[in-house]
Formats: sequence, structure tokens, C-alpha cells
Amino acid sequence: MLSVEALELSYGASLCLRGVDLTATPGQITCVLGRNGVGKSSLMRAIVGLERAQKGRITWEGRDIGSTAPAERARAGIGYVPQGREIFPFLTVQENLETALAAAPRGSVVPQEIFDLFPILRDFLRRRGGDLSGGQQQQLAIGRALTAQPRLLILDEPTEGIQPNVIKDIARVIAYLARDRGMAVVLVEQYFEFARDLGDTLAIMVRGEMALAGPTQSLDEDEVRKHLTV
Ligand SMILES: Nc1ncnc2c1ncn2[C@@H]1O[C@H](COP(=O)(O)OP(=O)(O)OP(=O)(O)O)[C@@H](O)[C@H]1O
Repeated sequence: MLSVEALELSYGASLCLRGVDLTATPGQITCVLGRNGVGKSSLMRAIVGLERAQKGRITWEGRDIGSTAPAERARAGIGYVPQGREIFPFLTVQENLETALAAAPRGSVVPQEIFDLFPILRDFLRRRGGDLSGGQQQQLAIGRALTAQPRLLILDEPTEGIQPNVIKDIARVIAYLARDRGMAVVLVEQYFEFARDLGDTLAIMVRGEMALAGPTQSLDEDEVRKHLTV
């Protein structure tokens, strides 16, 4: 289980996360929602170690990981699909996937299952990352994170700028990873409907704080939407 408690993060003098709590449980999808700039990506970056929180605790599988390096968190089973995908444009699909092997158990190869989940990656194995469409790059970014065989998968706005048919594929894969593979999933989303349909738990951020959180069915839809509309 992932547990984030009272996390505080500042950029210079500006306080971005103001005591944020979040949990993610194996087999469950936790969706983090909020308007632009409320601190969703900063929270994800703090969990994976790309930002250092000034206060609070991050524990994963019972271990305090708050001061460990990003590579160590990746080896501890935390996978990350960053906002904007961050595909290596001059590496092939195969090479992009292989970059994640450094975080995989010793002796691992790229799991074949990734190509069953995203057949397009098999077809385009030798194509350069930069030559893929946005939706294909997103599938590659998820495939790359899965190559490290994570037990927690963090996805930062995987549907941003993606066509509806690919969004459906991505939703199907995320649901499969949580329900059938028992992965803990944290999904950052802008779109309420996508989060509601997929999320077991919703956590809604407003200006660096968790305004509302709980099992999806227990939350009042109007109140959630109130925090998301500008
Ligand atoms: N590296 C940084 N240095 C300074 N300020 C930053 C940095 N990264 C983010 N911020 C600021 O912190 C706040 C939260 O940004 P963040 O990207 O975490 O929000 P977000 O909810 O993910 O937004 P979006 O939906 O637009 O991605 C914003 O005001 C942003 O400008």
C-alpha cells in the first residue's frame, strides 16, 4: 500500500502542496482530480522522488521512501507514466521499452504481455518513438512503465490530447492491471467521467489541498463537479 501523509512541497516561497494525504491499495484505482495548477503533477512527482517534499511522509509497502532517490523507488516497484509521456524520440519503440529494464528485477526482458495489451507496439517495434502518434506514444509510455514490473502504477493524465478510441484501450488496460493483476493504480485525470467510471476512490484537489476524498459511490457528484469547474 502507498500512504502519503501531510505532504508539504514548496517551489521557492510558493507553497504548492499544503498537507496532502493520499492512499493507494493493491487491486484498486485511485483517481486524483482537480483543475489546472492545483498541484496534481507535483504530488505525483513527489511520490516518485522527482520533487523533494519539505514535510510529511511517503510510505510504500510499509517502508518510508521519502528520502530515497527516484531510481530506488522505481526498483521498489513504483512505476510512473509522466504527463506529456516523455518518450525518447530518437530511440525505437524496443529501445524505449528497454530503458525501463534498469528498474526491473535482475535478468528481466521486456514482458511479452505488453504487446498483448498494446499490439501496436509489436507492429512498430523498430519505429522511432518520435514518429508515433500521440496515442501510440501514450501506449508506449505505459508499456515502458510496465516493463519494470511495478506493483504501483502512477499515471499523470494519460488521456490528455488522445483520441477517444485510444482512450478506451487505455481505460481497458488500466482496469485489467488493477482488477486482474492486483496492481495499485493512481490515476491523475482532468475528465470527471473517465475518473468516475474507472476509479474505486476519488481524491479531489483544490489549491494544494485534498478538498474531498472517498469511495466513488460515496461522493456527491454535484459537489465533486463544483470543485472541478472553473
Ligand atoms: N518546477 C516548478 N517550479 C515552480 N513552480 C512550479 C513548478 N512545477 C509546478 N509549479 C507550480 O506549482 C503549481 C502546481 O503545478 P502542478 O503542475 O503540480 O499542477 P497540476 O494540478 O498538475 O496542473 P496541470 O493539470 O496543469 O498539470 C502551479 O502553480 C505551477 O505553476
